[in-house]
Amino acid sequence: MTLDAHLRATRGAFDLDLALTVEPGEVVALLGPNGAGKTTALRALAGLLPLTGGHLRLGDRAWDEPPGAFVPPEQRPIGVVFQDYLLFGHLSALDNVAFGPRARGARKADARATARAWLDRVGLAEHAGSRPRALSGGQAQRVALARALATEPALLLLDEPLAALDAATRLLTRAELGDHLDRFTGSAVLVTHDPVDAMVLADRLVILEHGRVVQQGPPVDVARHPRTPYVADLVGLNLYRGTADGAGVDLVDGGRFTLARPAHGHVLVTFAPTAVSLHTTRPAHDAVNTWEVTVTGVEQHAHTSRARLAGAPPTLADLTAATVAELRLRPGDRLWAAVETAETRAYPA
Ligand SMILES: Nc1ncnc2c1ncn2[C@@H]1O[C@H](COP(=O)(O)OP(=O)(O)OP(=O)(O)O)[C@@H](O)[C@H]1O
Repeated sequence: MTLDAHLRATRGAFDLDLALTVEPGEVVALLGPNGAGKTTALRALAGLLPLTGGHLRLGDRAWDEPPGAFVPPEQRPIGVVFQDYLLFGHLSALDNVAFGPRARGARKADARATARAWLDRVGLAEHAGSRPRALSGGQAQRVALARALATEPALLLLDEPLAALDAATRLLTRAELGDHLDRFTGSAVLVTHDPVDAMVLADRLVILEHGRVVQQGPPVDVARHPRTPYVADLVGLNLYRGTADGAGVDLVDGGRFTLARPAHGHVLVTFAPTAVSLHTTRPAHDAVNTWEVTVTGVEQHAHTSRARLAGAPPTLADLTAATVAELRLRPGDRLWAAVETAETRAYPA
């Protein structure tokens, strides 16, 4: 059954206006900066926040359609995995998972049999009797997932499901969650701040800013063609707006780039921070864009240093430790930035 929603809701001065369709078997990730409205959208889907307008339907059943239909949360076939799992501390893993089917009217023995099967599917059969505090973070996450799936929900809501895990556990748990989502035949909505979770787990990304969709599409498309500074930052690219006149583009932020392929009109231009090289004198090559920059900051990342550079345009450059040492990079240094034209990509704005 398809989830078909136009979520209009308000919380104080905030106003959400989100059109969202999720096909059966599809996983949609909702991404956005703090305060963009992701939690508000999840609450509206779950029925914890009634809509002020629009509609929310699953198949031909209206869940929320003001001023008419409203199906209360407990009557919606929904499974939820919260960031902190919200397992019942006084119940065993088995009874935590059995809780869902029980709450939906299953007989105790049947609910426990279902729960046992789900614990088995998430690889926790031998922990059925454990209380949540005896479980690791990754195990607790799997119990929470089993609990959400045990009711065979039509809609699965995942709210930052991996955020509480350390990096190593997160990698493994993400892969397992991906397998379960692949097999899940309902609609799934995942809220996350983590671009990797979204790219790996979702079929489609929906990016919210200020309660509105600013971009959506398959992860690969979004990663290649970001449309806002937030999305560019999320996928790790430099992004500029400008006006192209065939061979080149005049940038809104100042400066002009030569393009590898001709473009016309309002365009967005991207390149990766790794494509930027820094030089003490102006490099004199064809097919290279060069401009003067001032170093405003240098941050150490795992294997690279990221330099923030003011200029026309401002840019981010990822540099090796050798380059940073060679240039003795310090805030205030004036240098030349260079990017091969073949590394820049222009697409309609
Ligand atoms: N109970 C409330 N009363 C008034 N305003 C609220 C309430 N809860 C949230 N808001 C406002 O609604 C907006 C959206 O919040 P929401 O929690 O949906 O964003 P989010 O995208 O989930 O953010 P985060 O990534 O920080 O969790 C914010 O501007 C917030 O200040």
